[in-house]
Amino acid sequence: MSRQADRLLERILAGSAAEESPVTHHTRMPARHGRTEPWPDWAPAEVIEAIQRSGIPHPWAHQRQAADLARSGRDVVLATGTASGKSLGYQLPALSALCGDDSGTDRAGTVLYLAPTKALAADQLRAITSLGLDAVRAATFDGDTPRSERDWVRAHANWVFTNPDMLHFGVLSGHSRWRRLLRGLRYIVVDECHTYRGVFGSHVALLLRRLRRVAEHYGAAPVFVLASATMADAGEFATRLTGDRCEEVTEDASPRGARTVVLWEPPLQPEITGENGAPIRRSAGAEAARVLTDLVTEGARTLVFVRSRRGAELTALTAGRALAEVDPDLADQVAAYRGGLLGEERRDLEARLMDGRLCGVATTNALELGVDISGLDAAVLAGYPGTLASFWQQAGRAGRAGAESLVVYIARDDPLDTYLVHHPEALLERSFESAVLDPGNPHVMAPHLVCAAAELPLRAGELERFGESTRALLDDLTAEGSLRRRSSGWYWTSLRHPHEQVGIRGSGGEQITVVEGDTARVLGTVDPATACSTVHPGAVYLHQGVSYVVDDLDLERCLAFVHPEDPEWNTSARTVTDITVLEESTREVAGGISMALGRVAVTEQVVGYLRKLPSGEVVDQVPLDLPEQTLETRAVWYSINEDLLNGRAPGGAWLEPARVPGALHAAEHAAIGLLPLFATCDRWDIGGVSTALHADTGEATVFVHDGHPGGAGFADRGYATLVPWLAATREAIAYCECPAGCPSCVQSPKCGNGNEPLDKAGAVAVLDIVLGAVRRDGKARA
Ligand SMILES: Nc1ncnc2c1ncn2[C@@H]1O[C@H](COP(=O)(O)OP(=O)(O)OP(=O)(O)O)[C@@H](O)[C@H]1O
Repeated sequence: MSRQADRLLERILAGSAAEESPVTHHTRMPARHGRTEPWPDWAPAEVIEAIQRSGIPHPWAHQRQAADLARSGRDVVLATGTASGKSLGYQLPALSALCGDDSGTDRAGTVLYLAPTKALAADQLRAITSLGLDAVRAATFDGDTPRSERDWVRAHANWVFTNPDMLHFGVLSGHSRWRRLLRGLRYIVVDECHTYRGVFGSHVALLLRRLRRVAEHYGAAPVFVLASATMADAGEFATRLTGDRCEEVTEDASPRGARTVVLWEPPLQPEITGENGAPIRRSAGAEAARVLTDLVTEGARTLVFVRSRRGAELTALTAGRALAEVDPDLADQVAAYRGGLLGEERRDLEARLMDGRLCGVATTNALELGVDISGLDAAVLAGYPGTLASFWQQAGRAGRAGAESLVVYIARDDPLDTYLVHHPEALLERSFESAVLDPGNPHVMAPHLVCAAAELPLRAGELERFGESTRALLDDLTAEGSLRRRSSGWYWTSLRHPHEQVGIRGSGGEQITVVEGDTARVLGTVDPATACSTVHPGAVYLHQGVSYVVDDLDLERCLAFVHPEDPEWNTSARTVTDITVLEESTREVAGGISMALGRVAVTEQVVGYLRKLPSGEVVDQVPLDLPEQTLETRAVWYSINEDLLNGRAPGGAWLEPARVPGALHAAEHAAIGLLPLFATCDRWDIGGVSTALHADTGEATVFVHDGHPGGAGFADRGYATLVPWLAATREAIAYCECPAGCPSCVQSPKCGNGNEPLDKAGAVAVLDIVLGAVRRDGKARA
């Protein structure tokens, strides 16, 4: 074993007996050579020289292709791997526009850059400023920009770096003050656009339509240049996001070193039991700290991704302590890197890791964007980050051209992680999931139409831009008095801007504001739909990785009061849930199974909460008295004919009636855990209900619904991929070695019912009959 990755792997496995090896799979991905192109003729010499001085001798082929498309006036998305130089794809045309490329327009060109985080926008600004081009007057415009600077930015900047929130609140709401920037707009850069998915993505999609509309009003015809982590159907996604056809560039021509990828399942801990006596695995964080210790001892520069800031700190601390026992000097070689660090601290940490003064860094998943770190020896992922795009974004931090690197993915105790470490093909060979968003959701669209009308009266001829249901929504908004209809269009009638009332990160309805009681500092907002289960009194609330405990939830005033506290437990709400079918949009029947998609009303009441230690051990259950909440959303469901369930029909499950509720409940939990494999959602974005006899279907039914009013496209995606989704669900349950259900298969951390009843074997039987019937009789599906 001569390769570095093999040596590192040998080291991290040294502590485990061969028959107990946590490694479920390992594979080597070969190196790739880079492909360059000459600089384009249209780019001014000073731009090329400045970029060359920054250390880029030639563009990679994909950078040139994206830049050419943008320069020719076509909207384009560049979706290539981590550190593949996506920035140059938009920098080249944008800088050229600012430095007077011969584009035929007489206006002074301007550029607007949008990033999902302030930190990323600041990093990009720094990169542009460091090129030292005189014609470029770049500035950030975000919540931190002092009032005194804002006027300068509006009056002089020709490249503005901002974020969707600021675009909504600070630019579009008073666009006439931005006239100069808007009328010159040549390019709108949407960086890390794969993060705009789900409800937030739908908001951003509508925001971009509003931006294009206002820019056109001032006579500009901006070109959109989007950068994305690798994803399926990037062009289609970008088209949905921007509302206009986008070309895609997806072939990555940057060089890459070889990588060994290892899938790792932590062992069960015989001495600890969790909810209902279930076995529990060693936590992914503890395992990651151990792996980090070994890798640092070997001198391998390593980045560890964990779930929370507390987790990052704990991992660094645990590894630091273990290293101190080996060699006191090594203890200082590890650190935690987390959100909330000042820009300078972050850059210092990045620099120390890159030049080897630091050897190991533990970071939160949230920081994967805009981290200027690549070419490390190893990346350790404690838990699946939710999407393949994020997985490779994180894994891609390891690997220098010409060197071997190691990626270790450690499964958390959860069905999706369990499935993935036992089905390497789903991780390593599957094409990327397409990002889901639904700008047509009326709950999301209505407030944007109001804002759009306030920005400029809406004309009948331009409604198509916003989508099919625009006209009907405008009629509703007019009827309720939000807008006024005149012959020339729809008007906002108040003198005040509606923008402040519209949150672009929530799912409609007034957000619950989370306030630190002692200081009155606002920490963040929570969706009203989920407030009772996330910020009920006694709940542990994490904000940017810092822990708070909720003192009071005032639903009338939409406020939750918290104080900083880091108890040793976390909390999960107990709920009673009911679901009603409001409208069935599609239905298919196959051999005793009905599969449907439609609108539902989910009524939920939080009746208490459970306090649990990080090991999974339950401390106690506390009762609560909170009102019922109803959520109108979309759901996918399947129902099973009674004869098929109890075995009378051929291919039946032979389930005794007493086992049916537990079997359906277990199948529902695992299905929720696995949907994120097919739709870019988190298991917290969706919910489920199962019942042995549902009043609307008249049969045993399992529902999986979106967690946001009106839906975000996840249930629709579940319906479209029902067979592979349920097949993966079945596999995740069947592969888990526990005897009767555990967090790795059918237990859910957010079960409102205390994970009871659950029947693991029954769930496999239910899924077998569903899949069997659909494969036999559902020709279109099988
Ligand atoms: N053509 C090139 N030749 C050599 N180095 C390059 C080239 N293009 C970009 N780089 C370097 O590659 C690194 C990564 O570039 P960049 O940050 O633009 O990548 P990215 O794809 O945006 O990364 P991320 O995946 O983090 O979003 C930078 O240090 C940059 O200077």
